[in-house]
Amino acid sequence: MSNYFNTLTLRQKLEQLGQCRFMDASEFEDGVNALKGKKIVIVGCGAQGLNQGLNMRDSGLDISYTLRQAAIDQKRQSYINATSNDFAVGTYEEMLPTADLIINLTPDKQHTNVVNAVMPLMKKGATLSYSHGFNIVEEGMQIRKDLTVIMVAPKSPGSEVREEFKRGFGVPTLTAVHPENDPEGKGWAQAKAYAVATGGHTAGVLESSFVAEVKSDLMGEQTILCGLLQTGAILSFDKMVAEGIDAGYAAKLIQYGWETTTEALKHGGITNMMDRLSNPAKVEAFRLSEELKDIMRPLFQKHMDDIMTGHFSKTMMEDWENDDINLLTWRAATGETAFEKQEITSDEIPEQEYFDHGTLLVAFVRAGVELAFEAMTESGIIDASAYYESLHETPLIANTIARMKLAEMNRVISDTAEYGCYLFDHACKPLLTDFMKTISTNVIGKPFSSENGVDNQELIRINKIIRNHPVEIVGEQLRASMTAMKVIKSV
Ligand SMILES: NC(=O)C1=CN([C@@H]2O[C@H](COP(=O)(O)OP(=O)(O)OC[C@H]3O[C@@H](n4cnc5c(N)ncnc54)[C@H](OP(=O)(O)O)[C@@H]3O)[C@@H](O)[C@H]2O)C=CC1
Ligand SMILES: CC[C@](O)(C(C)=O)C(=O)O
Ligand SMILES: [Mg+2]
Ligand SMILES: [Mg+2]
Repeated sequence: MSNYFNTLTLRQKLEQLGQCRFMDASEFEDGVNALKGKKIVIVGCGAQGLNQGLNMRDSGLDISYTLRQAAIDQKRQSYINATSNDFAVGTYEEMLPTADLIINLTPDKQHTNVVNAVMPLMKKGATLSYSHGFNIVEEGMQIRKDLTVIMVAPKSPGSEVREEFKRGFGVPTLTAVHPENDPEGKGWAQAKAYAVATGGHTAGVLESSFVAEVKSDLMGEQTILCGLLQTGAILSFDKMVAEGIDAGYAAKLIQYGWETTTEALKHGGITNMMDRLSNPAKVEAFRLSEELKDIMRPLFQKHMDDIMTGHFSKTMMEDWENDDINLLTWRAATGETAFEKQEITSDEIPEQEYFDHGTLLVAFVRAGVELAFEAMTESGIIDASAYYESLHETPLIANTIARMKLAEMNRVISDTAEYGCYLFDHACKPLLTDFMKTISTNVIGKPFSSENGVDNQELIRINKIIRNHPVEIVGEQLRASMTAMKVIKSV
């Protein structure tokens, strides 16, 4: 097998990267009908498997699970997840031969093994689905020609796929049909019905390609979504403690600070998030974020380049072959950070205080969202897709940090995302050493105070720059169609 993307001509690469159509609500009028009465079997019952399955069953579809024999025999967590929610569970031999749609929700590392085991048991003309296209695009997996291959990729952690659905909303979802595997022309109808069943159509669905999903998903998760939130959390916490802020307060300010500040981002973009600061603090956050953008731009561009060339996937697959030594070492090191180990104060922090004492957090978010969006769109990824992978998903990841800090984020995201997160974090921290020396509690831990007033002309100029960034332009259009977005209350 060889990297599918690298076998394409430049023209084909650009065509698939640029494939992205925002689907109109009227296109979902058929609801889940294309999958109604079909036997749907999910392989794996982890972060995505369980939560997608729960939503699809609530939407009236026939969902059951297949797990590897050892998971059933040992009653592992995946078995408990499925059976405690009253789903039927069986072996591959019991469940697969009669299935119409098989959804592969095992970790990316396992896809080649799993698909090789599953494929011979699939009936002629069945459909195989993924929620991330790594196996097809980066590993070049070849699928039997009578099978339809689709992708329905929620732009969100599995936990939030369920939480948003329960709130009557959904998460933006990217759909695709593999051009090499659509023998009966039914792929798009099934992908649409599947997106409705998970609730994705209420937030926005893109008709896209496997290639565009993989390259944008890897970029988002490594940089702004997980990598930068991890780096920013650790550096900000360490700085506050070194400057004498109570450690329990500092830990709480970070743990819930990402969630509270990015909740403002979710509803009104960078403009609204920055507007939550006082004018003097906004001017300072803007200055800091411009500096951060200059320092981190080469790193964001390197991640995008390495993802495009296949260098990233090659090195991660080498780690797979090496018993995940880097992933496991980095995971253990994250668990040992002072931020992770610090108990948080039980004192309440009012919602506005997260902004007033978190100028630096806001600067990190603005810099990271804009840099990720810029790197993606410069590489041929369409703005709507880049928006979901940068701005829209950041609050959904921040929700996971609010639950149990970085350990929870790294548990809930895929192993692929976790690997990329650590890779970014380890490269980014040293880059920010000098920058962090210039930071004081004036921008993290305490309210911003300035001896100088605000220059009105400067404020007008800054507001214009923030509001006219392309991520804000596309964001305003996309948010206009998210009619059911719900507010999350801060702690
Ligand atoms: N995590 C997320 O939120 C997101 C994930 N995705 C994608 O969704 C897919 C699933 O990821 P995620 O939900 O994180 O996965 P998890 O690690 O949470 O779950 C994996 C499931 O697969 C099972 N499994 C693991 N190895 C094997 C194997 N060799 N054979 C059969 N079953 C196996 C596990 O059960 P057991 O070990 O008990 O057998 C478990 O039930 C990936 O493609 C990922 O990129 C997409 C969007 C977001
Ligand atoms: C952000 C990480 C992700 O891509 C996701 C939750 O969307 C993943 O792979 O987990
Ligand atoms: Mg993702
Ligand atoms: Mg991912």
